[in-house]
Amino acid sequence: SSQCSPVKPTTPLVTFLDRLQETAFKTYGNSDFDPKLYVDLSLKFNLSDTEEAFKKLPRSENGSVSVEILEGFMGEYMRGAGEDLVEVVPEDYVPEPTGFLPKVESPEVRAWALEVHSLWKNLSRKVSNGVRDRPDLHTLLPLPNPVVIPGSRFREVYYWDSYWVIRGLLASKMHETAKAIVANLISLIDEYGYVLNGARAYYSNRSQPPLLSSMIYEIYKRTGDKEMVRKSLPALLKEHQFWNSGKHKMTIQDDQACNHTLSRYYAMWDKPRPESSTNDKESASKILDASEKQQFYRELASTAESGWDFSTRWMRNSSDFTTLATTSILPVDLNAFILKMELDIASLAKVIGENTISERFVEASQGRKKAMDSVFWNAKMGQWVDYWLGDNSTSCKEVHKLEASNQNENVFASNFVPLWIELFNSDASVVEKVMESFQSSGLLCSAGIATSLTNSGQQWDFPNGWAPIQHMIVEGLVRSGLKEARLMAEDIAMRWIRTNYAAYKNTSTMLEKYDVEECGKIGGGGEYIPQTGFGWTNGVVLAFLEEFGWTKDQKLDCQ
Ligand SMILES: OC[C@H]1O[C@H](O[C@H]2O[C@H](CO)[C@@H](O)[C@H](O)[C@H]2O)[C@H](O)[C@@H](O)[C@@H]1O
Repeated sequence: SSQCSPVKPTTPLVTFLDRLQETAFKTYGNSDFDPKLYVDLSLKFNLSDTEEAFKKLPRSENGSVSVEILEGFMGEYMRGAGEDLVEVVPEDYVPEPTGFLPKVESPEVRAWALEVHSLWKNLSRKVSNGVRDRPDLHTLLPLPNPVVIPGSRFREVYYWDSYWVIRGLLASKMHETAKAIVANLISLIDEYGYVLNGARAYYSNRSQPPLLSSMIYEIYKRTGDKEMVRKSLPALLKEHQFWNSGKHKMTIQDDQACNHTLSRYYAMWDKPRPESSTNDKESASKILDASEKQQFYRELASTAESGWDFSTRWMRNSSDFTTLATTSILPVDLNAFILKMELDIASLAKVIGENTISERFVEASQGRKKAMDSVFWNAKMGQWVDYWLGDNSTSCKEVHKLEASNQNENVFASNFVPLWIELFNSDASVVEKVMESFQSSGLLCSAGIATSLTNSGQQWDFPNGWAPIQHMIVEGLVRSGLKEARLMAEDIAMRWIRTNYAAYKNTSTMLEKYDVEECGKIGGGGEYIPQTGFGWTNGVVLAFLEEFGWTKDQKLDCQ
């Protein structure tokens, strides 16, 4: 039933741009083709007039049109991707903020950090008036405040990226820009009931790792802004409900008949992702059964909701992409994020005197902590691991029996994400055990933490390292307060900073991901070429330098 497998309808504009994308793919062919470009275009005229003209284009048998005719059509009817955003300099940006990175003593590192800081200017935009006047002509959503984008092909705001963007903005003392990002995300909750994957109409069928409460918590810590907390609380409650209801919610019953409520990723979509439609159709081409194909499309979109798109982490068979089964997995990091959301709501509600809400969320966090201990903790490995629901997880079955053998014992960086959460990092014996496990896991490489141990060619696998992963593990270690944990954290942060710096010196850019096998090497794999900019990478470098500083005689070059 539709209740069992919800689908959120898309807009007529997205459907049209999807068709344009397909025609362009047939016209230009595979090499250098980025499908996202076409769903980011906007219209110059009404959709019906544009569609009419598009239908009349002379086509060959396979549906392609000549390059000349397609380009003529695009020039006449379409505006370029990114033209609906206007570059702005954030009002709170200054070239050298007072009190910027006080622990950085090295002039070389300070100069580089200021260059990274200045990149906020390159990544700042506001939605053009055209989008507000005629939203029907744009897939870009009319967010009320200025935005900070990740960069390159990612021309719009992304949900979980924004957390690390904000961490960097806070190091850059740009508190107002950070608050504006939060207000934008809250406006999405007001409109849709959840924060979208990104601020585009085609992202409205899913969310992304839920870190809004973490953003608000960090901003509150620095600014003490209770008004912001007061305005945010209703949205946070709504978001908590989104992740704990419908298909996102799962119940696991343990041996003592105790029910544990946990969450999973589950997109409201069962067709190709519009931004990657041509790729998804190609990946699904070998699946002949219509309902299996539909399920595969849902798995693709649900994996995009996880932020880890794509990885062997979500595949039943690591060499067969069509075995993607994200909706059959209870992900350890998602539940760590929701546990953090519960802890954050409890403390933010208390700040503004909402004591009943606060107590309710303390209780919710205790329940989830217990669930995480029962379902995810693997004492033998000293890691928290994903839990697979078994083959019948796509049915509407409400309660699943806990089976220890359903834990996925493969090593992923996500197995260490719970360390980021206070209820875990405050337990010294757990931290010591997890540190030992991490040290021998094979994930820690010369230039940072790898995403997994499997080199599959997917971007969320070995040898790629991603800024958010480095940051959560490092910060978790620091927050434990243990001396050896801090030393380990500092060592990881230094490896990461050095590789970011070396790549910056070579390419003059900050990158979306790096290859952790070699200092200065950029990452690769996946469905698009490596992107530069780059919001969360810049944020993590600034946050690391804020935490650890850099002495005058510490070397910055690759060691
Ligand atoms: O276009 C393909 C996919 O791109 C996005 O995912 C990647 O970039 C995001 C922005 O930096 C990041 O949040 C995500 O973790 C990356 O894997 C997008 O989020 C996907 O939905 C999209 O299909």
